[in-house]
Amino acid sequence: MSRLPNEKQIALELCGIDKKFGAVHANSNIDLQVPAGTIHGIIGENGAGKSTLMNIIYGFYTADSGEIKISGTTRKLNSSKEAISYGIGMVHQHFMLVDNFSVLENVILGAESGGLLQPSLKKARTELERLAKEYQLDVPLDALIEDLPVGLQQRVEILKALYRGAKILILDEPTGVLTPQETDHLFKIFDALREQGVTILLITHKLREILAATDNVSVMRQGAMVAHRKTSETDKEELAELMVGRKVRLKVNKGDTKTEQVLLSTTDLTYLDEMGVERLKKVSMSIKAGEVVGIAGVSGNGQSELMSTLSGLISPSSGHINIGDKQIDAQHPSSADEVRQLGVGHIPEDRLVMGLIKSFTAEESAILGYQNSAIYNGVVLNKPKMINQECVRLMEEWDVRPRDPKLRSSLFSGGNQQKLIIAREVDKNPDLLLIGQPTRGVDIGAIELIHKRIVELRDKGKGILLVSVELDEILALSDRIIVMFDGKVVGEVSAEQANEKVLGMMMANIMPDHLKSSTQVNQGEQL
Ligand SMILES: Nc1ncnc2c1ncn2[C@@H]1O[C@H](COP(=O)(O)OP(=O)(O)OP(=O)(O)O)[C@@H](O)[C@H]1O
Repeated sequence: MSRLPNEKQIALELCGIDKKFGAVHANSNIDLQVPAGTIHGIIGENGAGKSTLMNIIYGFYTADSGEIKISGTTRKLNSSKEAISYGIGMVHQHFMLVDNFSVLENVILGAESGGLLQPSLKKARTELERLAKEYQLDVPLDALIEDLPVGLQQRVEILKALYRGAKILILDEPTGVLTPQETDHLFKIFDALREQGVTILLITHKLREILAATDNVSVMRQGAMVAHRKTSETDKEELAELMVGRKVRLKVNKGDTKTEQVLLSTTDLTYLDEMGVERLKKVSMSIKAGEVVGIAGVSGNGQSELMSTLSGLISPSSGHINIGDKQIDAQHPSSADEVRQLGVGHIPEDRLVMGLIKSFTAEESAILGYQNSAIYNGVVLNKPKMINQECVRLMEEWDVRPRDPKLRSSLFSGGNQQKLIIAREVDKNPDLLLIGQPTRGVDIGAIELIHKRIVELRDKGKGILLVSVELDEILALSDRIIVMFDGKVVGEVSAEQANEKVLGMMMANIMPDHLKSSTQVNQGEQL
């Protein structure tokens, strides 16, 4: 990793930053120094206060007390506009782009006094071409945002910040939505930015990424800054322990649960979207009692549509699904509610859209999907006090913080929202659980808990379908792994046959030689 001559210069300094939201002390007397031209990781448990701190640096929240110095000068940041004027840029977890505008229009929107008029567009095009070349940020400038994959949309956000003169760039969980290839490219962009003296603040739960990409790392716990390390002088185990305050077990032990009882199967399941594009192509698969079936694949290869058809959110176009004695097909569709009543739980991939309702309180979100049943896990749903007590119990068992059933769902940190959804679904003790990206944005201590609970369900004889972009997670939990590519099942391997390399090849639709005879291949597909 190259060091710049100006490394000792401090780009950003925080002194005694403090912020409370009611009773929650989100940031408590935070001190931090970030040398210019370095990549600085910020890690911490869910709810530790990382996003709050970044939002204070970006002028989105105002600290109750404390001081922010940029390149040695104390600055008051009362708005994002002011932060931008001092060279701070931020790429949020959820992009802030106008879908039906071009890349060029998005970049200059709000930055040029000439608005979207020709002279502004021309000037911006020249500048963006220069930035794209300098930082490996190639994006088709005239393409509409809605036509670009997430990886390229993220590059537009970075270009937008650089175009506004950012010298300190904050990225909040930037790799959560990226494919492994897109993540590799993002890290190359980071290197190019650092070479040019840009300072990067990187928030991520993935310790692997902290170790690969950063120069220094700071650890937050319960609102406080508890440790700073040079990345080259620490490791995964130490960082995990600093974050959680105890040793974390990163391996899961599974019991022996061999069984032949099929809980769910699909035959030639096909789904055409509203534009007539075939998103699922004759998918045939099954899930047995007592097994975790992992679905691996680069996102966008039909995994989401498979989960949505199995959970009753969309209907198959042809083929069928069997759950117990019930057959679901185009002529006999089932609603999500009916599928739930067959004993199927669903943890959706997109928690903010499908998992909870942002304006609902935590206790309302904790019964979502089950609100039409008179009784849920022994709780009479028309008794508000019991619903409240039930939510408190779930929060205790799953360590959802803060333990406030009356807090609006949107005000919990991302990881705590996720724990609330998983708690609701797992606690219902479903026969079959469909899980999409269970640990996206979730801290390492909570990952340990979620993995343990998934394996407990499996050991009790339940069936689990796990869709995850994290190969580590697929490998740690699955008994069998199905690989999807272009809407099809292109192969299946047992846990013993699988490793990262094998899955990586299969995900690119290349079958490793030694598996050609032993692997089930969909519809005689030649790989
Ligand atoms: N606008 C708000 N109103 C009330 N409480 C809030 C608000 N924003 C954040 N909080 C609370 O402040 C605490 C810190 O939240 P923050 O989002 O900063 O954590 P985080 O470390 O970024 O977590 P995660 O890794 O889960 O994203 C949490 O308890 C959260 O519920």
